[in-house]
Amino acid sequence: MIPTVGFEMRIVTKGNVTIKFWDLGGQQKFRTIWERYCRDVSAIVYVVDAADRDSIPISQSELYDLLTNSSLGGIIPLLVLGNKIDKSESLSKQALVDQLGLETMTDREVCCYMISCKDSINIDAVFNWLIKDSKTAK
Ligand SMILES: Nc1nc2c(ncn2[C@@H]2O[C@H](COP(=O)(O)OP(=O)(O)OP(=O)(O)O)[C@@H](O)[C@H]2O)c(=O)[nH]1
Ligand SMILES: [Mg+2]
Repeated sequence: MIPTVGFEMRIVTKGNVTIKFWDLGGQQKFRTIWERYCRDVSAIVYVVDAADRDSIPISQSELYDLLTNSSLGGIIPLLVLGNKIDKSESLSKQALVDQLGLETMTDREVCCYMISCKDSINIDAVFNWLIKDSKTAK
């Protein structure tokens, strides 16, 4: 897999629901565009490498900086995905929730799942979360 350069748009259809994803590059040089692509979305999905323990503090501060933009205040739900749980060194869900300070985010709906893209663990739960409000989504 190669790093996402800037962003990529993908449309995924599951059942009778079609989801438009803006996949944003995570490298530092692309973080300034996150805010622009998160405005007016139905949900923000924030994927962290749960096996890279040293990167969690920076993931926490970048998430905090993103969500404190006034354009993203309050309403947009947040789904945090702790990826790479196939790796033995990955954090527990509670440790990830604690280190990202998710329980202190009370102004919006926040959910966290631990997943493995490699082993397809919990991917259905992610889709079910994304489509749960689709009857009322914009
Ligand atoms: N073990 C394991 N490796 C994974 C998993 N998901 C992705 N990877 C690997 O992690 C590396 C990074 O994957 P990318 O998809 O490029 O990561 P990204 O977060 O999109 O990176 P940016 O596009 O730079 O934001 C690749 O080598 C993937 O094969 C997983 O669930 N388990
Ligand atoms: Mg990418």
